[in-house]
This record gives sequence, C-alpha cells and structure tokens, in this order.
Amino acid sequence: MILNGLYDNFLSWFSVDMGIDLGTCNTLVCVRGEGIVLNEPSVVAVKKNSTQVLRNGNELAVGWVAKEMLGKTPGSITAIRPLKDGVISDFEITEAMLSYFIRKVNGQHPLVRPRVVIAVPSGITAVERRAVLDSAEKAGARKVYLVEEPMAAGIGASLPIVEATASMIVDIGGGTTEVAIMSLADIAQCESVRVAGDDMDEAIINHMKKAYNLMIGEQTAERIKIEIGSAATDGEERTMEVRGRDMISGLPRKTVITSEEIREALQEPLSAIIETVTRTLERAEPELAADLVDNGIVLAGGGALLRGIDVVVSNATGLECRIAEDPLTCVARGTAIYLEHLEEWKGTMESDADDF
Ligand SMILES: Nc1ncnc2c1ncn2[C@@H]1O[C@H](COP(=O)(O)OP(=O)(O)OP(=O)(O)O)[C@@H](O)[C@H]1O
Repeated sequence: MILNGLYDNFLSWFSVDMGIDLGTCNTLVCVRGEGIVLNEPSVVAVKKNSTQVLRNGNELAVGWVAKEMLGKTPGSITAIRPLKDGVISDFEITEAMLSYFIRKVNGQHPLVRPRVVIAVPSGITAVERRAVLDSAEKAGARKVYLVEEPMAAGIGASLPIVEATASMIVDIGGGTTEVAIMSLADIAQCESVRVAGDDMDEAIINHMKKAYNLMIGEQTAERIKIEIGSAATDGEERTMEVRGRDMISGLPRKTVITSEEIREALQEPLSAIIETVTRTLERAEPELAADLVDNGIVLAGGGALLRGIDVVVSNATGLECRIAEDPLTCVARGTAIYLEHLEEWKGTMESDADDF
C-alpha cells in the first residue's frame, strides 16, 4: 500500500497531473503550479446519427472549434453537448471529449499517463459516477479520483472546509446548482437541483416567444442574460437589441428589450435556486446553522456572475452573501488543490487502474 503510494508519487514527476471541472457548459483543466491551462466549451461536433467526431482540418472538432458550429451546422453535422444537467448523457462522446482535452494538456504521446481529479455533481448516482471514472480511464488517465463539486468549489474559494466550523457554498453552473454546508472536510448537508444557467437561457427564449413572437437561439439567450440579465435591480436599467426569426412571418427581425423584463423572465429558475438554498439551511444542524450567521454564504459557478444574485440570496436567507473570486474557475482550481491533499479528504472515490 505504502509502496504503491510512493510509486505513484514517483510517477507523478513524469506526468502532468490535472484537476478537471467537467461541466455541462465548459470544461476547465487546472495543473498544479500552472493554474487553468484549458478552458473550452463542453461541445463535440459529430457526423449526424453517428458518434464519429468530426475534424476541422487537422484538429478534432471539440471545444471551441465545435462551439462555433453550434446552431450553424449543416444537415450532415450535429454539434452536441455530451453532458446534460451536469451528468454524462452520452458516454462515447464524453470519452472522446475528455480524451481530446487530456491529450491537449498532457501532450500527444506522454511518457506517463496522468492522475486526474474530476469534480462531479453531488447528486449523481453510483452508476453515473462509475461512468465518469470509466470515461476518464479510457480517455488516458492513469488514476482517476472523483470529488464532489461543492467540495471542490469550497476548496477553490479558500473556505476553511477542514475546520470545525460550517462553510456554505452555492455553486450555480450551467445544468445544476449545488448547495452544500461543509465542515471538517466533509459535506454535512447538501442539495442539488437540476436548475441553473441553462434554465435561465431557456426562460429568456420562452419570454421572447411569448412577448415578441420572436424565436432566438441558445447563444443569443445566453448573451442577453450576460449583457442585461439580473436577479435584482442595481439602480441602472439596460436595453439591448435582439435579432431572431419572426414566428409568424418566418423572416428575420430585430427588437429592443429591457433588463426589467428579463429580470421578470428569470424569476422562475431563480426561485427554484433560492428554494434549494433555504431548504438546505432548514435541514442544517443547529450548531452548523449558528456558524453560518458569522461565516455567511459563498456563491460560485458562472451563475454567481448574474447581477444582483448575491443580494437576492442574502435577502432570502438573512445571511451575508459574497461571490467567490473568479467564480467560473473556482471548481477547477479546487480540484487541483484536492489532488495535492488526497490523503486528507474523506471518502474519495477512485478508479482501480494504476498502470502507465
Ligand atoms: N456574466 C454572467 N452572468 C450570468 N451568467 C453567466 C455569466 N457568465 C457565465 N454565466 C453562465 O454560467 C453558466 C456556466 O457556468 P459554469 O461554467 O460554472 O457551469 P458548468 O460547470 O459548465 O456547469 P455544471 O456545473 O452544471 O456542470 C452558463 O449558464 C453561463 O451562461
């Protein structure tokens, strides 16, 4: 056992060990000492009705190359996101994507295969966990460890999660929102809801259909959310010109929308997120709840960047709420730190393979 550990540490000198935030929207890879070395959309372009990944010249159509094809693909090509609601919905494609990213970071023909820590949503089933482990192994990892996303986010946000005090994280990603209260390097209370940034985009698409008879794509909806979206007013209202297809005439058209109507459209997904936060707090042990009065709540994930979301969470809970530094990279940075302290963390799930 000890020899195995020493051998593994020895191999680590020759491999680029990495932490991966395998997200519904983006995949980030973090390497110790180097920070985030890869940040690409979790998108793969394949031939229609097949799992054959396309090439764009010499490059496989994965990540940025594939994202550009999304929504603009000719009939014979499908650009797909192999993760849905934070979990793998297409194994073969996920494996192809992971393998592309791991190779990109580790080099085409590495001497030693890397150790990899992958952050997974806390709500996923044992079968889904196994699927992530298998995909990463087949994608070229020497050893794979899984860490729960809120734990990784807490580590990345420098919360004192190993201490005997409660830390609370709300990680709002693309497909899932993870809410967790942690203490003594373990998750004490956790809730995961499959409502997050993607649902906000969908709410905007539905609003544009209902209010303007205008069909817009997912990328336009995301742009609206980022440019003028908000959860609470910050005293400054914004407008934006939006282009799409008229649902009646079928022709391209543009219209001007306001931040107020988008805030209204976002109410439903935001309420679901807030309910999850309050439910988690209600279930917390009294001692841990007491700690949170002083420690407050930290928001992470891309959704934390929605204007005024900290205000809304703070108003709903009565607790102080702050946004983690660089919330989009929080989980990935946490996975890389986790890799350095594997022995300290409880219940790490790891793969069986240990060959290079
Ligand atoms: N400035 C912004 N304002 C609002 N939302 C934003 C902003 N920037 C990014 N987002 C949203 O954050 C989400 C992506 O966040 P993140 O990368 O943390 O998710 P993920 O890790 O891919 O998803 P998951 O954790 O569900 O697997 C997307 O829905 C994106 O539109």
